[in-house]
Amino acid sequence: MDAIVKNFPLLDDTSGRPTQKEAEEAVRVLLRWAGDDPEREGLKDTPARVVKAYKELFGGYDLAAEDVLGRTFEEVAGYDDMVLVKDIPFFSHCEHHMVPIIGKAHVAYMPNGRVLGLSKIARVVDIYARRLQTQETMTAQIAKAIDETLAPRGVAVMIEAEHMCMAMRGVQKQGSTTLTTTFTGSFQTDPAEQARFMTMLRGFK
Ligand SMILES: Nc1nc2c(ncn2[C@@H]2O[C@H](COP(=O)(O)OP(=O)(O)OP(=O)(O)O)[C@@H](O)[C@H]2O)c(=O)[nH]1
Ligand SMILES: [Zn+2]
Repeated sequence: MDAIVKNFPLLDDTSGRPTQKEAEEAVRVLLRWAGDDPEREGLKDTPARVVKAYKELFGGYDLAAEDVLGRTFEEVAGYDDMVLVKDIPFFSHCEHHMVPIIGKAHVAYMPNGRVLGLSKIARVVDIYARRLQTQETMTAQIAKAIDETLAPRGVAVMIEAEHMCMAMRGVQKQGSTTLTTTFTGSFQTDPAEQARFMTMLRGFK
C-alpha cells in the first residue's frame, strides 16, 4: 500500500509556492492560449475568480488528516462492531488532466476501544479529494490515515467514481464507474469481514 501512498508535505511561506499574482497570470496565459481575450469585460475578473476557486478545490494541500482525526471518543457503552459511513460525496481532480473526478466514498472501521466523530471521516475524505489525485491513491490514503491515527482493528475504504477525463474528452465514455478498495487489519485478513462490509454497503442502498 505504501508504494502508492504519496506524501504531501505541508507547504509554508518559504516553500517557493507562486504568489496569487503569478497564479492569476498563468490563468491569463491559458485564456489567451485557448483563443480568448483576457482583457474583455466578461473575462477581466476571471483569473482572480479561478485562483480563488482553485484555493478551495485544492485546499486539501493545506490540511493534514492527522489533525482532524486526533479527537476520539471512548464512551460508547462497549460498542465494538463495525462503524460504516457510506455515500460520502466528493469532488476531486485527476492528476493527469486536472479534470474533475466525481464520486462517493464508503469508509468503515472496526473500533479498538475508541471511535471517531462521524464528521471527521467525511472531513478526511475531503482533505484527500481536494488535491490532485488518482482514485487508487486517494483510496489508500484515506485508509492509511485512519489506520495510523485511530489504530482500529481494521479499516475498509471503497470509492466509486466517474472520471470526467474519460467522459468529456479522450475516449468519451460517459457513465462508467470505477471502484477501488483498500482493506487493512481484520478486513484484510478475514474474508468474512470484507463480505460483511460489502453486504452492509449493498443492503441499505
Ligand atoms: N489508474 C488511474 N488512471 C486514471 C485516473 N484518472 C485518470 N486516469 C487515466 O490516466 C491515463 C492517462 O493516460 P495518458 O495516455 O498518459 O493520457 P491521455 O493521452 O490523455 O489518455 P486518454 O485519456 O486515453 O486520452 C488515462 O488512461 C486516464 O483514463 C485514476 O484515478 N486512476
Ligand atoms: Zn484524467
